[in-house]
Amino acid sequence: MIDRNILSKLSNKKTPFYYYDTSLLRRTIESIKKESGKYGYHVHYALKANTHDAVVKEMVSSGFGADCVSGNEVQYASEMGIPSERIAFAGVGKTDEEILTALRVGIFSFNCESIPEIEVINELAAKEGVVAPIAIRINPDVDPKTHEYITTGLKDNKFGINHWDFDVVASKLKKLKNIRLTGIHFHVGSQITDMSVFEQLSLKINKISAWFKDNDFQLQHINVGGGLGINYDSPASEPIADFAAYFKAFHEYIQLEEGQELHFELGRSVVAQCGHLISKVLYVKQGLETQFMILDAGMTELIRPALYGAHHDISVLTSELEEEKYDVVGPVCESSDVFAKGVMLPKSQRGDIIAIHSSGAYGQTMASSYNMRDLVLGYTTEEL
Ligand SMILES: Cc1ncc(COP(=O)(O)O)c(C=O)c1O
Ligand SMILES: N[C@@H](CCCC[NH3+])C(=O)O
Repeated sequence: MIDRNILSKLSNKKTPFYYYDTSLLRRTIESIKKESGKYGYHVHYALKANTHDAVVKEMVSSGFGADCVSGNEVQYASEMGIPSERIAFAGVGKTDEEILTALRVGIFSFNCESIPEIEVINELAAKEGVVAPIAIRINPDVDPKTHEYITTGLKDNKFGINHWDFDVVASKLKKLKNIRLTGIHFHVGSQITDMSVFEQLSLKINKISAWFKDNDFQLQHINVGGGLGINYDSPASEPIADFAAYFKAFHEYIQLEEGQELHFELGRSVVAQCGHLISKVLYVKQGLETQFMILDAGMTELIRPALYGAHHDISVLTSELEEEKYDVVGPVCESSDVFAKGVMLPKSQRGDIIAIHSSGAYGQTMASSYNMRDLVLGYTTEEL
């Protein structure tokens, strides 16, 4: 999974850090372009997954748009060279300042999540003397069959506007002069591996877009969000997600009007597998029933195991000794600062180098400096 030829380069860097395999990232992007291109679909990269500059530059040169969730992400996408007509801005709590940033950048779509938000965007757009293009983010009540914490499209989730508010939204849209409805937006959750979820979503979307048509709204685009999952259990056997099956699921079930565009916002499936958190063993300590492998990386660098109980494969890059059982833990003063419990790994000692795989998405971007730890850095293959 990690090319052993770069081991000496990895060993020379101060740990912990993220390593991004540029070759895998490029092959993943090529697969997305090829499979989405078959149907003329538009892909936006969800910046929240990874904003390492060199990674984002790959997205820029691939021609992807950007899905943003803060004013800073909108500003960053624009500064990195993503054309404003390919920048979308979602989020349930957009501040006035963030809305103004996006209005001034001139983004392609505010994905609006509530009626009061639509009113505020209209008001601020009027002050700026512009008309803001908006899409309504709709909560379709589709179960993504994923972790409860990353489920976003069920009727009691905070995201999106529910169908019982459609009539109110429609009458507002017809009255407010400084917004223009251009599309509808969905995002039902993340790490979705069951393709039938996308089929169900498509069927719901067909009903919802028919409602908009019946109410005299012409939708230029439908945005189905992101959510495609990756193989955390066996990353080596499936380094690139099945984009062919993913785009085909939508192509088979979604009905588009003549000239209507279908947009996607992929995050995890683009960057997760190319990223590895590289760490060193600080100490091996005998516990009551197991031995602890104490790393210099912890939940401050990769919070997913502590937050969701997420599994990430772990390799020892510098030992091929017989395997022993370990609890792999970080140095942070929290009992949940555990990467894995009871895993079999080659016998290791202080100084051995460890890779925590599939961590290119929601790894570095969710890092913190809790305990006054240094904020973790990242390097692509070329930057090592
Ligand atoms: C609105 C929106 N779009 C896109 C994404 C990207 O999702 P994923 O990384 O699962 O592809 C997210 C995050 O879940 C999101 O909230
Ligand atoms: N941060 C989450 C996904 C949330 C995606 C953003 N809506 C994860 O690591 O899996």
